[in-house]
Order: sequence, then structure tokens, then C-alpha cells
Amino acid sequence: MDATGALPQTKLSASNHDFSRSFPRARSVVSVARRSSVAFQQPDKLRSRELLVVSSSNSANKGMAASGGSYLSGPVLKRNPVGQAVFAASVVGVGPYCEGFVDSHLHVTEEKVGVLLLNLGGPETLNDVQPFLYNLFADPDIIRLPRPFQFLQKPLAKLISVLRAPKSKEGYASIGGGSPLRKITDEQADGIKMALESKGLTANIYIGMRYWYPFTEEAILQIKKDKITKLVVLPLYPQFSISTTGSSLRVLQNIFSEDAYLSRLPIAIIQSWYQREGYIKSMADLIGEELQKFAKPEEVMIFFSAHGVPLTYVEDAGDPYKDQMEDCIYLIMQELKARGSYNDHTLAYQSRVGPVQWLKPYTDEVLVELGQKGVKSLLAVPVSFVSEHIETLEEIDMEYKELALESGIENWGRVPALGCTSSFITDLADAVIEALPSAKSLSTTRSSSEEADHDFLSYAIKMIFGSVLAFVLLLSPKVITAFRNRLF
Ligand SMILES: C=CC1=C(C)c2cc3[nH]c(cc4nc(cc5[nH]c(cc1n2)c(C)c5CCC(=O)O)C(CCC(=O)O)=C4C)c(C)c3C=C
Ligand SMILES: [Fe+2]
Repeated sequence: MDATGALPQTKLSASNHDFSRSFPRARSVVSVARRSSVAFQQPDKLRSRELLVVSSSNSANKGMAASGGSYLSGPVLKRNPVGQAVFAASVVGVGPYCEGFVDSHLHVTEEKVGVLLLNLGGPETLNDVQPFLYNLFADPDIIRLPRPFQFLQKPLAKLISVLRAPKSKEGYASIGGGSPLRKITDEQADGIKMALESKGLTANIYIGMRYWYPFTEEAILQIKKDKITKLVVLPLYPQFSISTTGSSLRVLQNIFSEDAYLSRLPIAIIQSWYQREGYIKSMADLIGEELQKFAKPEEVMIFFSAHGVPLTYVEDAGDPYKDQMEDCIYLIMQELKARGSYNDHTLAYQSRVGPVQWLKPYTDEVLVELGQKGVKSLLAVPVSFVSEHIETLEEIDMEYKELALESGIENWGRVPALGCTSSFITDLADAVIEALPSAKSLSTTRSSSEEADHDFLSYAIKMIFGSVLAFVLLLSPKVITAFRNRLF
């Protein structure tokens, strides 16, 4: 932290615009996870047999990689010559309950599984608001300056954070003086730990926030101290966006690539999980419950409101966020239909910041339109985030509700964020267990560096054109006025 309370930025790599390319294996994690929803091999049966341990030889690992991470054709099982000392329940290689392995010299080593939950973080007091905003705006995945202007990132972050702080503070003051995010994430972490334990996996759970305590950097230090031997990274965002999961993964990439221990640590990254059955069903449960609170549930318009991103993220940078969001809504609506609910629904994007265009339609505009069209009952569903936070508690519950009622909507409801809903937490635990066998160290994924170099060239060309455009735009008085109106 510097004097402003801001987190020192980690060094950026040349491939910083697209972390997922540097982790080509990570892309397949979700699909592997889905394919391998085959149950876990019954640990109890194995417990009663002779002890089995896995050879951690490279050939076994290669076999696993070649098979797309499927643990059924993965590591070679061996009888353990030093069995008595090993973990009786070890089912490594036939299931995800990785508890122990034998290294190439037949030393018994304990597998220590870690789960790193990535989240945004939020100011805990009103004094935290400005430094929190500084950290957010200093993130090159939040304000994407063309490369030649990146030296302006921190001064700009300082300026915007100072100017925006009063408005943000008002918002945080109205929800009790700070963000509830840390408390809720702590509870989710405890829930996941317990759910994993009930499924036979003991794991340390770490929380890594991007913009406030406990910072991702702190979590990684702890992971090192604890000598974790396998790590699953689980962002608490159902859908992937460059601005959220992408940004957090880039922090990880920067730290991991410069640390010998971390670059060898087998790691599985769950990049998005909105399509998991457990998540979709949990969302449908919550929506179904709230619908029942209306006098005529079938007449209620289901209004999905997602956090927006600037349009350029999707159109120029290839952010999959919009596609994933639409897919997510489709899956939730399918689930509701399967349960006999055929409500109308719509999706809009909220919380835009700054003078640029964001994903449309905008939540506030759609609410007004719906009211004018005669919609009388509306159920707001926050869908891009799984905890209550300022944008549910203040923006939706206060601002949008007021706007909706003013616009002619008479019956308003809001679905709570998933928080610690047990079916949801259980599903996240399942996601961890399913991802574990595909954990692979960063050092073995280095072959992607050539790809990154190539990307860098095309990125540099785009940035040169982008910088000229941005320069012209930044000097335009109209833009400056718009900026002032929107931000401050
Ligand atoms: C999927 C969720 C989120 C996306 C996408 C996202 C993008 C994004 N956000 C900003 C600017 C701000 N976000 C702020 C708070 C905030 N953002 C998210 C989630 C997403 N952001 C959450 C959960 C929170 C709240 C945390 C809390 O304290 O409860 C804020 C601060 C609040 C405010 O002043 O309005 C800003 C600013 C941008 C620019 C962006 C994409 C580029
Ligand atoms: Fe945000």
C-alpha cells in the first residue's frame, strides 16, 4: 500500500490484454468439469481396499493432459509400499479426493489443496471509499488506456477517484456505511469449506479481492506459506468479463509467472460457471420463491439486471460477457419453463460509469419504457454477481425501485443474491472437485508464449490507432463535459 492506501500495481506482462491465452488449458476446465460430472468414485469402497496412491510421474501427468484432463484416464495407480503411513482414504487418480501422492523417490508427500476465491472487494468504511476507487480505476482492465498513455493510469485514477468519492460515499452511507462484500465472501468461503469436507475433501479456502482487503496478493502469500500443492481458482463471478475475472486472473498471472514455487504449482482455473446446473437451479429456486409473493405470479415481468461493461470490451476486445449473460438468462428461463413458469422476461445492464457507451439496453431506460407500456408487476433479478452489494442494495432497491414506481409499475419485487444458499454453495464445491484433476502448473503451459508474442504485435497496432483516437476524444470539450456530468 502507498500513502493513499492504494495497492501497488503488479508488473504487467506483454500479454496482459488476454490472460486466458496464457492459460490455454484453463479454457477447457469448465468443459472438462461439465463432461466429468460423472460421480466421484465411492471413496468408502476404496477405503476398505488396500491403500492406493498415485505416482506423480510426468508421464502420468502427460497422460492426463492428453486425455483432456479426464481423471479416469489420468494418473497411474500403484500399490503403496509404505502404505500404513499414507492416507487411508486416498483415491487420487480415480477421483478428485486428492490427499496424498508418492514422489519419484517414493517419499510420501501430503497433498494440500487450496481453493482461491476471487472477488472484487469493497470499502468497509466511508474512509475506504476513495482509496478503493483508486485501486479500481488504476486497474488497466477497468480503464483501458492505449499503451502510449498508460503512464497516465495512476494520475487519472487518482483524479477520478477523488472526484467520484463523494457520490460513492453517499451510496455506501445509504447501505450502512460500507460494502457487505467481505462478510458475505467470508461466509461463502466457510460454506464451501464445509461442503467440500462433507464430500471428503479437506481444503484451505483463500479469499483474494481485487480492489480491497483481503487483497489477492495477500492470499497468494498465505498460499505459499501454507505450502499448498494444488490450487483451484474460483472467481465468484458466474460469467467471465475482462473487467472482473480477467482482471483478477491477470494479477495471478503476473505473480505466478515470477515465482518459482507458484509457477510449478498445479492450478485449475474455473473461468466461468454460469452454465452449471446447480447455479441455474438455485437461481430458478430464488426466482420461483419471489414470484409467489405477487398476487398474480404469472403476470410478473422477470427483469434480469446485469452489471454493464463498456461496449468496446465486447465489440473490440472480445469480452464474452454479453454472450455468456444471454446464455445464462436463456438457461434460467428454460429451467423456469420446465417448472411451469412462462413469464415474460427481459435483460438490461446497470451501473454505467463514465462518458463511453456501455452495453445496452440500460436498466433505467428499460424500466421507464416498461412502465410506459403498461407493465404493472416486475421482479428484478441481479444476475452478474452472487452477493448483495452496493448495486443491489442501493441502485436496484432504492434508485431503480423508485424509478419503476414513478414510471407506472405498481408491484415491485427483487430476487436476493445467492449468497450462502446451500444448493449454490454445494454446487460451487462440486465445481472445485470436478476441476481439481485438471490442475496443471503454469510452467508447463509456457508454450503459449509464442502465441502471446504474436498477440502483442496485433495489440500494439490496435493501440497506436486507439491512442490517436483517445487523444482526440480526450481533448474534446464535449467529452470533458459529459465526463464531468456522469462521473462526478
Ligand atoms: C460482474 C460484475 C461487475 C462488472 C462486469 C463490473 C465492471 C465494472 N465496474 C466498474 C466501476 C465500478 N464498479 C463498482 C462497484 C462494483 N462493481 C461490481 C461488479 C462488477 N463491476 C460490484 C460487485 C461492485 C460493488 C462492490 C461493493 O462495494 O459492494 C464501483 C464502485 C461503486 C460506485 O462508485 O458506483 C465502480 C466505480 C467499471 C468501470 C466496470 C467495467 C469496466
Ligand atoms: Fe463494477
